[in-house]
Amino acid sequence: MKIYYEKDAPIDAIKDETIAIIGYGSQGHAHAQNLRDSGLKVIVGQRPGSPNYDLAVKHGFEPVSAEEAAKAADIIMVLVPDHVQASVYENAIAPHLTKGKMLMFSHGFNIHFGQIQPPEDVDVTMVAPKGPGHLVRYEYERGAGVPSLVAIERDATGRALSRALGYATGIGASRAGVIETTFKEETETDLFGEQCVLCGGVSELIKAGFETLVEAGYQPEIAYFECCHELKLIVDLIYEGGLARMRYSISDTAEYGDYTRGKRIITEETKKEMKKILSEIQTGEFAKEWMMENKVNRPVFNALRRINKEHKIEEVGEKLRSMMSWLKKKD
Ligand SMILES: NC(=O)C1=CN([C@@H]2O[C@H](COP(=O)(O)OP(=O)(O)OC[C@H]3O[C@@H](n4cnc5c(N)ncnc54)[C@H](OP(=O)(O)O)[C@@H]3O)[C@@H](O)[C@H]2O)C=CC1
Ligand SMILES: CC(=O)[C@](C)(O)C(=O)O
Repeated sequence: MKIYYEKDAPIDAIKDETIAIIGYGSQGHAHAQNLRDSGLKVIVGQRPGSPNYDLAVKHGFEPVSAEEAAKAADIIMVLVPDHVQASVYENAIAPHLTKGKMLMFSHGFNIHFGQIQPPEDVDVTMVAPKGPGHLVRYEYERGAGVPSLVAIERDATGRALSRALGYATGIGASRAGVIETTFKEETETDLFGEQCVLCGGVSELIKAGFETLVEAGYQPEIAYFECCHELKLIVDLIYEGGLARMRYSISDTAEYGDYTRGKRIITEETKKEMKKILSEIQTGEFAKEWMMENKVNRPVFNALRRINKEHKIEEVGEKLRSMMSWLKKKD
């Protein structure tokens, strides 16, 4: 495994290049500002009429259309949502993806599943922060960075890696470290992680714990504190020093319960289901389901988003959030 740091990733590799950030959202607003603060020339491609357009203007950019940005840039970073990248690419980027340019992504979905097929004479790379976009900006501003991944799908110029690493330094990622991977590995592991562990797995675990305590007659607020609020404190310990650090810091009582009851929650059945979900990712089944869901305007997504927003845990959490300012997300 190769990890690159700032010394391995000189920003000079792209100092004379113009970078188009297509989409000023969670990742886009961070990349654009960080790259500009790193002294690089940035053009924002953001459609008008949305809060993200207004935010880009507020941040001192003069947003243009995705097509204008792609035409003017040497490096084009695609930071619109995964399910619209193919249409934005075909309509606005492909016509201006001339020889020697570099097409970049922060998630490999559309390249890996063949939704976007760039010409042979351009570099195709990825710099994928392993964290939310707002953290990418926050960490950069405090002089740090979010650990990221770099992948080279196509090296048409012979400079793809140095260009991608220069970009990684531009967003602050190489301060923390950039691990080399492939589009396949990043795509499949990222989808697995967000479905089985980080988002999907954790959300269902939190809800199940909360519901169990509330249905047993305990106060919802106490259930929330135990199953959601305190999770951050435990994860912070794991982030600092792994499971060992967390287990060192918690009580022996908690540690004993961890070892003896945890495996009754995450059972062999759970792991069998994880393998099934991974298989659905690897075979493209999930990708097809997600792309089809968007083609019919997301009926399942919209219904589940609404059902989850109406879950009791959201009401309780909102009530408690006002008690703890530090829980507030960094805007
Ligand atoms: N969110 C994250 O933390 C992470 C995201 N990524 C990857 O980064 C990429 C961008 O994701 P993310 O930053 O979350 O995206 P967001 O949803 O936060 O932002 C998307 C941006 O694209 C614009 N947009 C949406 N639809 C269209 C369209 N049809 N045509 C033109 N512009 C459009 C939006 O503009 P408008 O305001 O007008 O809708 C918005 O500015 C994805 O590949 C994602 O997988 C990778 C790591 C982490
Ligand atoms: C933050 C991140 O990398 C995620 C959860 O995979 C995503 O938002 O795509």
